[in-house]
Amino acid sequence: MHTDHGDHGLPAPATKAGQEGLDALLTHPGKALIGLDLDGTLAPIVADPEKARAHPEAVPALAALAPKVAAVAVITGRPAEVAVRNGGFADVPGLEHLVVLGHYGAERWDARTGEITAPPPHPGVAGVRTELPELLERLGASQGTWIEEKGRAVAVHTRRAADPQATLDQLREPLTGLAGRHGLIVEPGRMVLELRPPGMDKGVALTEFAQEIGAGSVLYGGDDLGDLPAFSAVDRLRTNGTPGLLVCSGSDEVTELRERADLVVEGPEGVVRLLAALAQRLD
Ligand SMILES: O=P(O)(O)OC[C@H]1O[C@H](O[C@H]2O[C@H](CO)[C@@H](O)[C@H](O)[C@H]2O)[C@H](O)[C@@H](O)[C@@H]1O
Repeated sequence: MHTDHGDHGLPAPATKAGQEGLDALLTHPGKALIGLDLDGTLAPIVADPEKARAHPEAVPALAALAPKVAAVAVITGRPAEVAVRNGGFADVPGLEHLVVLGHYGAERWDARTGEITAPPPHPGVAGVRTELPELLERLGASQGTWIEEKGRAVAVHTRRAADPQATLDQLREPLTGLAGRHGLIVEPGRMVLELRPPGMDKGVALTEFAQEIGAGSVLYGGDDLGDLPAFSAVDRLRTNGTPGLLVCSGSDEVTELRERADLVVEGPEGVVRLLAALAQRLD
């Protein structure tokens, strides 16, 4: 939905609600919460998740913006420790109060302490971990399909398969069955099906953190299906009187967020440009 650029390179939201969210952020930045996804939003998508890194301008833009707003939270499906490493978020001047909510909010890393808090692991993950390789073999999953070990979850990636989408579609139902037998859920994403514990999502994580800091406005940016609960959380906050701005980091792989966003920017490059423009505007 949109991309006209106003002053300070700030794109204009395409919706009234989004414009109200942006106005609230600019008028009272000290009450604004900035929530951002990592992979596909702050970090460009690459074939090997271990090699994913934040866009080179992401940390500088965040470090310029964070001291001017109430809080910045990175809300990601990654384990918090991995997100902090891949993002390069530790020990950055300006990011002393950054919070990373990993595993869709189940884990929390605070830059202030450098510590991670997390609930006990879900017992079902061990069973899934054991059965998964044999199941993939039995299903004849295409070459290039591989399992990412995430500690509190396991993810099956198909990006490196000859036909990533067809392979994903083939695996969806059997993996949902396997997850269900062990009390887990399947979290679909960009060429990935993650088998993870239920009970937490990015919407819950964003809402709880907004309440914790008493946010007066919320900007949330994401690119993937796992970000939809956070979009819904912003919608609910808006209904209850807290202005919000929904930003989609656009890609060809996911269309759902594009349709619901107030502002669509072109991938992580567009996201960091937006963050830098906000920081500059708040100078
Ligand atoms: O919530 P996010 O920060 O967006 O994390 C979601 C998943 O991100 C990673 O996978 C995605 O990025 C990879 C690296 O660019 C890419 O290869 C893969 O196709 C994407 O789905 C991560 O590996 C997953 O564990 C996260 O759940």
